[in-house]
Amino acid sequence: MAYLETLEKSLYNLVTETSTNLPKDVRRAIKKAKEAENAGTRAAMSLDTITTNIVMAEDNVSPICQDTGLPTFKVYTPVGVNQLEIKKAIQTAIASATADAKLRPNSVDSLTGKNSGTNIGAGLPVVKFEQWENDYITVKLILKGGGCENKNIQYSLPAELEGLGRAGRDLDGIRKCILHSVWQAQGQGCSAGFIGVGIGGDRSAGYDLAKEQLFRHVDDVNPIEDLAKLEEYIVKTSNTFGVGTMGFGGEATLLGCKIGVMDRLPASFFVSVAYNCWAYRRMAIDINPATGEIINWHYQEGEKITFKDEVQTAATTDSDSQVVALVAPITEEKIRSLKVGDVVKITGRMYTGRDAIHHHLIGEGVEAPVDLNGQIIYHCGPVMAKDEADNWVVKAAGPTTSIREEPYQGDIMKKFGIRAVMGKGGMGPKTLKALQEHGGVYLNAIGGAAQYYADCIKGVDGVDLIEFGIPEAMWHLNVEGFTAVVTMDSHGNSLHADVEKSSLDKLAQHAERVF
Ligand SMILES: O=C(O)C[C@H](O)C(=O)O
Ligand code: SF4
Repeated sequence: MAYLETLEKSLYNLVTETSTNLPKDVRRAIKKAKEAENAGTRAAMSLDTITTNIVMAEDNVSPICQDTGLPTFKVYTPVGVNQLEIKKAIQTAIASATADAKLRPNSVDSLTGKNSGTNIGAGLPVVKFEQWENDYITVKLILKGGGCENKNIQYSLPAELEGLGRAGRDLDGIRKCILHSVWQAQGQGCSAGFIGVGIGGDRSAGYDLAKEQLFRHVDDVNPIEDLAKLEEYIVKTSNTFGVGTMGFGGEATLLGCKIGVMDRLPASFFVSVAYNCWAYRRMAIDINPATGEIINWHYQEGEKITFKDEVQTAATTDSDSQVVALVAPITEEKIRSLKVGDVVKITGRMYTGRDAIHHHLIGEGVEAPVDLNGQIIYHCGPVMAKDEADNWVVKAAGPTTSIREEPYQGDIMKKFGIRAVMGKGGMGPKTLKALQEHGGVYLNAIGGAAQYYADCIKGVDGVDLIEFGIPEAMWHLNVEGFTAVVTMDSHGNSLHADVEKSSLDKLAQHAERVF
C-alpha cells in the first residue's frame, strides 16, 4: 500500500481505538474507584453500569460515550516530514470514522448552527504539530466531550473562592483553586473525573498546558517534587468531598490530577483546569514515516482490566426507595408518587430533546412536532446509523448535561405537559420549582454509558427536526427496561442541591494553609 493510504488507515485505527477502547491506565483507575465504593450504594451501581458499558464498547467496537468530543491531535514529526499530508490524512480518517459511526458528527457552525455531518469544519479537527529529533512520527489524540469541557475553569490569582476564602499568588493559592475546580464540577462532567492543571502562561497557553497534562499517564509521578505532592494531595482531599460518581455522593470524586507549570507575566497568575470525565479517551501511536504503518501503541503498560468477570452488585437502593416501572403517557398522580432515590425502569416511548429542541420549543406560538402530554424527554444526542433497509439504528445514546436547559425546562414542561425529563448532572432551582408546581420529576441516567443505554433502545419509531443535525434532532425511541434514578421530585427535593451543599461544607474544611 502507498504511504498515504497506509497513513490514513493507521490514523483511522487510532480514532476508532480511542473512541471505543478505554486505555489501560484509565481502566485501572476506574477499578480502584469501584473497590473504594460501598456495595449497594447508588455510586456503586453507577460504576457497575460504567464498567458494563466499557465492556460493551470494546466488544461492539462502538463509541464508549455518544459524545465523541472535539478531536484534538498533537503530532510530532522528524524534520523533513510533510505535515500538510498528515493533516489531510487526519481529516480523511476523521470523516471515514464518522461515516462508520465511530464518531458522532460533532462539528457545528457556530453562527448558523448547521452540523457539517463529517466532523470537518472551520478549525476542526484541531491538529497541532511539533518537530523533533526522533526518526518516527508520534500522533496523540484526545476525544474530550462537551459536558466535561464546560466544567473547565480558569482562575486569576489572587481570587476569593467560595468555601475557601482568599487564594493568594503562591502554591497554597494554587492548591485552593484546584480543590475548588473539582468541587464546582460536581457530577456534571461525569465524575469521577481526571484533571489536567496548567499553572502560569497567559489565558490560552495556560489552558493548552492544562490539556497537555491529560496526555500524561494516570500513574506517573511529577518530576517536580512540590507538584508531585500537590497532585497526590488533590486526589486524596477531593475524594473526601462526597460528590461521588455522577454527583450521587460516594467515595470516588477524582481519579487523577496532573499539574504542569510554565512561566507567567509579572501581572498575570492563571491557574487553568481542564476537567475530563471518566470516559477519558486518549491514545497515541508511533508511525513509520517511510511506510505510514503503526510501529507502537502508547499507554500499553501494566495490567488490562477487562471488567468482563465483574460481579454486578444487585440494584439495591435505600430501604425506603422503590423500583418503579414507568410507561408514558404518565399521569400527574403517578409522578407525584415518586421521590428522590427511587429507581425507574422505563418501557415504551420516549423522545430525545436537547439544546436546539428546547431553544425551538420555547418560541412564541411554536407547537411540538408530537403530543408531549405525559411524555418523557431524554436529554440525549445519540450516534445514529442506517441499516441495510435504510432504517435508523442507535449506535450510542447516553445522557447529556441537563443544566444547559435550565432557562427553558420548567416552562417547556408546563407548556407541553411533559411529566419527566431525563439527563445527567441535575438541574437548578427554576426546574425544581416547576416540578413542584406542575407535577414532574428529573431522572438521572449514567453519563457516558452510551452502549448500555443504546442496548435498552429497541427501535427508532421516527424523527422530527432532523434539520437540527443528528445530535439535536427529536428522536422517537422505543425502549425497554431503561433505568434511571429520581434525583429531583415534585416535593421540592433535589439530591443535587443536597450534595452540592454537603460537599461545600467538606471543601470549606480545607481553608487553612497546607503548602
Ligand atoms: O453532547 C453530549 O452528548 C454529552 C456531553 O458530553 C455532556 O457531557 O453533556
Ligand atoms: S456525556 Fe459524560 S462521559 Fe460523555 S463526553 Fe460528556 S462528560 Fe464525558
